[in-house]
Amino acid sequence: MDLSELRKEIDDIDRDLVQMFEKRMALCQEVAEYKIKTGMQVLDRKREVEKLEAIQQMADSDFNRYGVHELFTQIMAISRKLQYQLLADKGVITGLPFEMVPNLQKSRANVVFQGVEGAYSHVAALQFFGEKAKVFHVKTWDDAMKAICAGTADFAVLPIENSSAGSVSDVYDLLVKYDNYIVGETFVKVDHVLLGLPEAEISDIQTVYSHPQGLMQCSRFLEEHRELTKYSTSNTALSAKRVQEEKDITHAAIASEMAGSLYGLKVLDRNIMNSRGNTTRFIVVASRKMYVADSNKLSLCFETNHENAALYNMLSHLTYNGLNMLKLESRPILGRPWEFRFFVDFEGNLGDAGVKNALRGILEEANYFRILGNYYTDKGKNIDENK
Ligand SMILES: O=C(O)C(=O)C[C@]1(C(=O)O)C=C[C@@H](O)C=C1
Repeated sequence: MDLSELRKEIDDIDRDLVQMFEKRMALCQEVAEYKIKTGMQVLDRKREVEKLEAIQQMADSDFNRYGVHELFTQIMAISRKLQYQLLADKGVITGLPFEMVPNLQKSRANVVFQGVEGAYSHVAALQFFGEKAKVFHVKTWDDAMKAICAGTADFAVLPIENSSAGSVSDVYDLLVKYDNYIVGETFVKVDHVLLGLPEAEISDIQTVYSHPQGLMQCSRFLEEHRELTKYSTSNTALSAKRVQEEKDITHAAIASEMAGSLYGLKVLDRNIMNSRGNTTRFIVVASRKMYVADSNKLSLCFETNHENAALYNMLSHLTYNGLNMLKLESRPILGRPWEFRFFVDFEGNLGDAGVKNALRGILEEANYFRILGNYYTDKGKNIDENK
């Protein structure tokens, strides 16, 4: 037999396979209609396990047993996706009661941030809500979350990610702890300087205060000045305040120039950061499940079984619906060592058909699932990376 004859036979088989696949999908569609009527779940793990075992029995070698297992795992996953599409089309999308609002009431908003005046969170709050916004500060990120739960603030502005130091893991955990939602985001350029008392010179400095992220973002500078003792504080601006209060010429802070001028400090050194385009992404959080009409980014959180391909299967709902994933983060689950909760950001709006399909699938197949928010992002277009 020559190659073209072999290929012709393969083509014939593939045609049959496609026809059989379409027949199978048509039956799955009927199954979906039955499930919608009876309120049954799409995913039936027991049926899938039994099917895979039965299919494997039919194959005649280990290689083919493995192959058909893979093939039918995918076929059933596609079948489930078709069924979720039907469910979403029929409006059977429970658990997603997000209210669409024309815009956020920014001008009358009461906004909370963590730290003290001059903190980057303060800058972020003014940038998002405008210079005239009513802002106040609390001691911890947890306090900021509590303030919106209690209604003393309408919005909280919290850092979630820095372009060089990475995710702010505590804030991810707080998004799970509290029933609050992301309604916006804003990017702030981080420009740390070394600040000391007006009479201090850089040669006087022995101790440097900053937030752990500030110390990390200036790690190369600190490595070159190993004689300096580093102390972590809960906020960069707080470290500037501390230098002002302690009145010790040997103390310095790594913070913004704005914090320096607020607390009467002198800039002892600039360009101390590892990377010039250092940016922090801040999220705006509210207690209401709402999203603005032009939202283009979603954040989810889910837990899966701790088993082979579990994460791959969850993410396949995004791929299959053509949704562009922007970020994947994981955090340990307390009490279950080495198991993780996943956080996913992707492009889309809750009104999009593809988003509804993907959410329906993840909602059914994850052990725990929450939409953390649907909001508008300009992807940090205001930031000039070269400055
Ligand atoms: O039998 C069902 O309940 C179906 O929905 C069909 C099917 C399949 O494709 O075989 C799909 C999803 C279920 O998890 C189990 C099986």
